[in-house]
Amino acid sequence: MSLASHTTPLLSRIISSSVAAANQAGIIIRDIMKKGELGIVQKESARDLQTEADRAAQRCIITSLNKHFPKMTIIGEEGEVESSLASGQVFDTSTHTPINVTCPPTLTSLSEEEVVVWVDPLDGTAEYTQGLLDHVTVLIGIASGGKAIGGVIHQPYYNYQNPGSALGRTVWGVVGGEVGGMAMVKPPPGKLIVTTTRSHSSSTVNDAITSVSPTEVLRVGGAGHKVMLLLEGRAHVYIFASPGCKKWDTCAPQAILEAAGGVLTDIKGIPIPYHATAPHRNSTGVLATAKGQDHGTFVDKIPSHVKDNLKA
Ligand SMILES: Nc1ncnc2c1ncn2[C@@H]1O[C@H](COP(=O)(O)O)[C@@H](O)[C@H]1OP(=O)(O)O
Ligand SMILES: [Mg+2]
Ligand SMILES: [Mg+2]
Ligand SMILES: [Mg+2]
Repeated sequence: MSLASHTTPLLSRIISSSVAAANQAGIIIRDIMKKGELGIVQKESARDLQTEADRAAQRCIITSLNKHFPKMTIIGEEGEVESSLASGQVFDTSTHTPINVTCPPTLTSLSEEEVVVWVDPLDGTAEYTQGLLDHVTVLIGIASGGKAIGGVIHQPYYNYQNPGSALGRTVWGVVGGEVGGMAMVKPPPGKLIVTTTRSHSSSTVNDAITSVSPTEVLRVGGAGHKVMLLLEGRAHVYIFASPGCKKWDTCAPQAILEAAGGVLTDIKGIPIPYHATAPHRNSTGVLATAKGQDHGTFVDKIPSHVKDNLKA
């Protein structure tokens, strides 16, 4: 079925277009790194940076999705200014081979007006500027009725340390449907591997981790990257008991993780809302578990002082 065909459900067409746009954003991210002119500016704090790659990738994704789906609400991390192009050059996703995305029956009658898209053009900016390139992802999360329903995670540097292998990969998923672009693996039994932040740590972040008695802790960058570790079976649980993550960090990873049988909530086990007027900040943290883990058990183990410290 062609992407242009309007007999293809809207959600399937949005995912297919988002895969193409995320791949193009990945090319932009790699090109800017190759040229070495990162154009770093500080946002809210010294740990909150933006580069030319964040800005250019956002312009590519948002102008492109806007052209194809003009009635959707699209919210990007880098704000309104980076959502429009002066040059008039818009990336046309319909020139790319569409991917076939099966849409569950409950989501086939969505209209564009009901869809909210959360775009993180470059997740793991701190790590990108430090050369930890495999921590970087491009995240496009699709929400409706306040819930994450679909997502795309692109890893522009997947395989970059394996010369000769194809560089980059894109994973997508639909809640209640399927995951495409990777083979999922269950994390190893008899261990408890926790993944968490490497660049935004704090005493409450560490208290939360200690409370679940991990056998190993992987401190890596990016929300997208950490959820990929859950999908790849390299970690059992992702714990971030801090308010720094935003809706564009969690929407796409949550949708893909849930499509794969996992769970992502705030640190108290409460669902994260994704409607257009939801606050951008996930002020009550993030807790995500791979398929087969008991999410509630982890929620129960997080100490009350950590939960009380994170106010909505
Ligand atoms: N304090 C913070 N300020 C800004 N962004 C944050 C903060 N904490 C987390 N984030 C965002 O959440 C992602 C995951 O966090 P961490 O790597 O610390 O676990 C970061 O890569 C960053 O996204 P981004 O790189 O897109 O700005
Ligand atoms: Mg950022
Ligand atoms: Mg991010
Ligand atoms: Mg970002």
